[in-house]
Amino acid sequence: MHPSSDPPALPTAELHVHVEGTLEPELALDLARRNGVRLRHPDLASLRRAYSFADLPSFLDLYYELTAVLREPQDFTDLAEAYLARAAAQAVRHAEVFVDPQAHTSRGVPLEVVLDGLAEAFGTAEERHGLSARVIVSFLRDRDPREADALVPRLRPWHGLVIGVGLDSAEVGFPPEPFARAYALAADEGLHRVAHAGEEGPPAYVTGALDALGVERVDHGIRSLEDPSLVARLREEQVPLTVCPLSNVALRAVPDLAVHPLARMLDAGLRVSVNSDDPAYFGGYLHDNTAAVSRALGLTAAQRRQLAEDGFRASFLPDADKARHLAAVAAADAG
Ligand code: HPA
Ligand SMILES: [Zn+2]
Repeated sequence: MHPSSDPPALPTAELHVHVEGTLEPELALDLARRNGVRLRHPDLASLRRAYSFADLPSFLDLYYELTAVLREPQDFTDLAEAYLARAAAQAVRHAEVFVDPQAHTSRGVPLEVVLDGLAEAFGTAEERHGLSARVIVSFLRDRDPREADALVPRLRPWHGLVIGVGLDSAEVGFPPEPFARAYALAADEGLHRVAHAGEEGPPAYVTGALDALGVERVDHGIRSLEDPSLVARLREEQVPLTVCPLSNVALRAVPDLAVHPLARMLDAGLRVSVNSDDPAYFGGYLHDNTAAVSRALGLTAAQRRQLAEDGFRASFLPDADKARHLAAVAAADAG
């Protein structure tokens, strides 16, 4: 898949991937057939033509439309299993995977179906794929924040699998502050907190996620660069940012990989990692992102190693596991 000049994949932690965004068109059509769901795009050729986006909302239209094929626990298991196999093949060794329960409960698929289905695949990922996998439940920011408040206590049976909460979906016009209560409830439950901010929305949404939601990581955060005082704060507090290069180009947040802000973020001393976001939609899994952005920006071997290391450091793994993974990065880098 890659030119032979591409550097080998270092072991990585994937901190920003949406399980629904790993739904490859072939699997979507298989599940549609299995579940008797009629799609607007009945065959692979016509479905593939729909994978062209003007912005985040136009992508989300297709992303939510295709969730209709996910109905039974086995569908979520198959989806997660396909992701684990692809991620493992790209040297992902730990994944903290977003799921959007409201995208399913709002169309009549119970929470149990979603989380039990994912648990089936993730529970044995380590043995079968050499990759640990946990879930971050994301609230949809374009829905009533009270739905998020109500969702938090319902996650209790899956604590252990579910390690945190996030915030995603259409960003512009949906600032983080109304979700302060849901995040406070999640903190009380011992859950980690992250949020998408500064993907299409302004730097103020990043500040809001830090101050009103108490997030430990920021997803995307690329527009932070527009506010020098925010950049200074992110550097001083070493707030991890999960950057998704192919996503940013596919959704036209960035015109071209050659001008992707990752290089400026590294130069500014920010703690960043590379991630795939919605790999089935944006043209690549984690190492595909790293290889493409490295080539486009001319990243050095030291920078690629730092990205891999900072991914593990920013993960919610216990310290002993982080140390084990960091040693594996060092060993792979040494060659
Ligand atoms: O890239 C994204 N941004 C916001 N919400 C999302 N939900 C799935 N992917 C995304
Ligand atoms: Zn995302």
